[in-house]
Amino acid sequence: MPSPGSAVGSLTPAWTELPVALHPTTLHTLSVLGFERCTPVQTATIPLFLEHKDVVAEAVTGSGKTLAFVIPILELLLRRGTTAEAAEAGAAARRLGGKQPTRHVGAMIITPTRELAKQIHAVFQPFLDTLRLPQFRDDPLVKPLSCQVFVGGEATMDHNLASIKAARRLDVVIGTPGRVQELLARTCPTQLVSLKHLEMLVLDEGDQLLDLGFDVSIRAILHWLPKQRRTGLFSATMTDGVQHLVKAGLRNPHRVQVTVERQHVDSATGHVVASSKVREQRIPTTLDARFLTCRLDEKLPALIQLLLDPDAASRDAPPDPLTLSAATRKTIVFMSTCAQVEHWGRVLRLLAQDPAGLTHADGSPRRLPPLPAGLWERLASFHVAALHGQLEPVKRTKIYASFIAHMTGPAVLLCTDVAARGLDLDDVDQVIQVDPPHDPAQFAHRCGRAARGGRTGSAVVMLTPEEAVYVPFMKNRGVPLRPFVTPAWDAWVATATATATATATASASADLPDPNHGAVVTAPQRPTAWRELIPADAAPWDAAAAAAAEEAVRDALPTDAVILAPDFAADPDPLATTADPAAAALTQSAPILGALRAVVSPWLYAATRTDRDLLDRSVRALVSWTRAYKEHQATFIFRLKNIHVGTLARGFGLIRLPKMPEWSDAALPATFFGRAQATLSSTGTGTDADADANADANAGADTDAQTHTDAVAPRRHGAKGTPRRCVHFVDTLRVPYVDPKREKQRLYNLARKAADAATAAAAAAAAGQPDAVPAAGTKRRRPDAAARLAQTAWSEQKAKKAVRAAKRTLREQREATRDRASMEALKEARATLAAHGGVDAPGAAARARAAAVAAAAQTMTDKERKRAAVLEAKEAVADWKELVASRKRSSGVVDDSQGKGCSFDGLD
Ligand SMILES: Nc1ncnc2c1ncn2[C@@H]1O[C@H](COP(=O)(O)OP(=O)(O)OP(=O)(O)O)[C@@H](O)[C@H]1O
Repeated sequence: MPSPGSAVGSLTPAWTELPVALHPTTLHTLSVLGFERCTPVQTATIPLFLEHKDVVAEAVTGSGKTLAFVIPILELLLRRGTTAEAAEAGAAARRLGGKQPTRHVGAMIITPTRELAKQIHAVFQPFLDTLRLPQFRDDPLVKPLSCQVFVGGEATMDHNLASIKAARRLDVVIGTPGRVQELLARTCPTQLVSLKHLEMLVLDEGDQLLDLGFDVSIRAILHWLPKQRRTGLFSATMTDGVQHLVKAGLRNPHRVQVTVERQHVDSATGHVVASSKVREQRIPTTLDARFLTCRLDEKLPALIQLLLDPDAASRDAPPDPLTLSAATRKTIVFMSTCAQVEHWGRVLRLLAQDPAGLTHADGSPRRLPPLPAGLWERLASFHVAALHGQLEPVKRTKIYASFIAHMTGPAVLLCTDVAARGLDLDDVDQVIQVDPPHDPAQFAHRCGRAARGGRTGSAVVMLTPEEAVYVPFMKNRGVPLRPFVTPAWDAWVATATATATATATASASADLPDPNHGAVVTAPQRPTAWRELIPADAAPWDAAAAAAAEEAVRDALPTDAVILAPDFAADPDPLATTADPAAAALTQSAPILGALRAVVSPWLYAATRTDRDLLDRSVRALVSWTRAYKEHQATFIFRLKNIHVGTLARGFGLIRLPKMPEWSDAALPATFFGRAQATLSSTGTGTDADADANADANAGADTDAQTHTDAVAPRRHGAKGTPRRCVHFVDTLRVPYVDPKREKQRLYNLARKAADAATAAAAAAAAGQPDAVPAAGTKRRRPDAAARLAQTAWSEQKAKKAVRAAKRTLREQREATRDRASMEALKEARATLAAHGGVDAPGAAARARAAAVAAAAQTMTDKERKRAAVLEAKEAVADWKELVASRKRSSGVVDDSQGKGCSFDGLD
């Protein structure tokens, strides 16, 4: 195995050449692992720790920082003799007394994620196993050390306590800040765990520990630790904030910063011609880091291309992608948000399915525009795993393990930054960043999942032309990026798509969607089946037929449900129109993804429109992407106002932007529908005004928001006699689920709503108020607050929260209304009493008052008011009883009816 030392071009010492001697068990394990020499960061830090110094170490990803603290910890624990052993003897004595012995922790490692904690535990394991080998048994320093992981989510605290009690010792604690803090709070006061003899504390990925807001937990942990200890802070990037941690936990720390030396080799002679020290380089030199300029809707095609052809950057001739070997490659793909990871994961899995086997919920074939022949078979060989922080911990562990264990073919892990730090998977060759990270410091960490331990690897980040300034920006931060130039796949895509189309046409005679337009849209449950108005032989964009259809559905479709089928071919090329000269220069190296985009975009659109689940997820993904985009720290590069909304929506398979404040002023560019407009004008069915308006719309494609709104919202602006520009409708409310169970439930809900509306209408008609309830079918759907909130929320968790909040508000509103009604009744009752002169009032009035007050008290939901109303009601009942009794006494007449009902339920 190549040494990470060689990766950075330094001649590093062998383990035995270190200024401090390592224990034979450590040397034995290192030789078994095949690690012959130290890496630079190990060379620098191991002696410092063993000389009782605190260390802040900053070294590029994959440079062996883990062993740089694991080895000193083991050495210190083996050397710590007398004090801890004496403590153990004391503990054993207490055990004899029936009390649990105290475990003396010797070292503690805090990491930001569970996966990283478990990985560090795995690094310890071979060293701990060696301590149990018979050949070292006679060594007086050797003892069976124990190391345990404590992370939130998977095991409960009780499980953790049980596992501590089950083990005889606890020498090393590895964990995430929250769980370790809780653990210490539970075990230190009871003396189950003692930190008195702690030798070393390590904060791995120290800068992130601070960034993620763990600093409170870390300070709480520091509170339990002895001052006399060694502390190490490790990361590939140190931020200013870490200075606070340094102050809090480290004493006169030594700063270790590993420099990267670059060697320039003459390609002709193969000799090193120059050598320059690049102190700030944050990525290993064995990493081929590149940027790929593409539009937002080219990211999916670009991802497909990168997955199928990971070596594209180093090839000159256009390949046949299906003959390329992605064999057992592993790729990690980073995205901004959890919703995006979920969405792209589903899309990739759908792309990898046999199109002939896709069906709707009722079992009928689900036709999608044909993709290049052989593509799905190729993608089907990929294992797709989607990992993000909102998954259940157990599921998250399972998914991660499945990615690690997959050895039988290529695998791709779609993830958020949850997998950006520290994870060491030696067979990851490629990292793709679909979105650049919010925090530029995270960039190097993401890239660093490839090219680890001296191996080679590649990293590609996708940037829009407007974001191209990111390249010099990252260069200044020690991450040089080269352009990604790839041979075009156009010829291959054209041929392979033609083959696929021919096959699909031969196997399915009817209804094959136009690959440019997704599909002709149907609204099967409309009272007027507008689709029937379009002659079967009409071209998809037949203006006259479409105009008739529009007329028919004009009032039937709710505004929210109207969207237009896009013209995928006519979108302007933002690469050609970019105003930024720096970006324009960079576009010259942009890959030509046009052909693949031209088939993938319509496919994605059709797939989204035929699966409600995918539609919901893509809306959520777009919303979350937008919100995340605003949060970029480099705001001067990532500006929402620079986003080309047409390509954004298309990138998510949508042709309409979700309602959200960020896009309230935006509308899809008119040219998104360019071909439809051109058809309308050229067929002569529109008026001259139509043609002019269309020409205007096209001319002002990217600037005139009002024109855009006209184009996308025809119902609002397309009253009779005015130009109409839309030809096809999609009723998003009608998009079905593919899952039969969910579809059945959806249809049932629709039917129930329709039945309720019909019953209400019939009841209103019978009561002689036919206008009170709108007739079924014409009732405009009031947007349901909960559903709306759920749709616009940018993560599933937030969606659930929004729904809960909306329901709570609704309940509170209902209660408030009821309380108001009760108060009204109460007031009326008081007025009645006042009008009739209090207890002297006639019996009927007293009874009415008591009844009203009691009723009000019973329905009241506000506790305070209810208590007051109940008191008042009891008083009223007492008055009434008193009145009845006095009447009986004075008249001598026993009138039973007067006394009846002198009590009301619910007043006790
Ligand atoms: N001395 C060594 N010789 C050879 N390989 C090594 C050596 N030390 C570590 N490695 C290997 O290098 C790889 C990267 O190590 P490690 O995970 O510790 O990197 P890191 O610097 O912590 O990276 P990151 O910053 O991403 O957390 C591992 O696969 C490890 O086994």
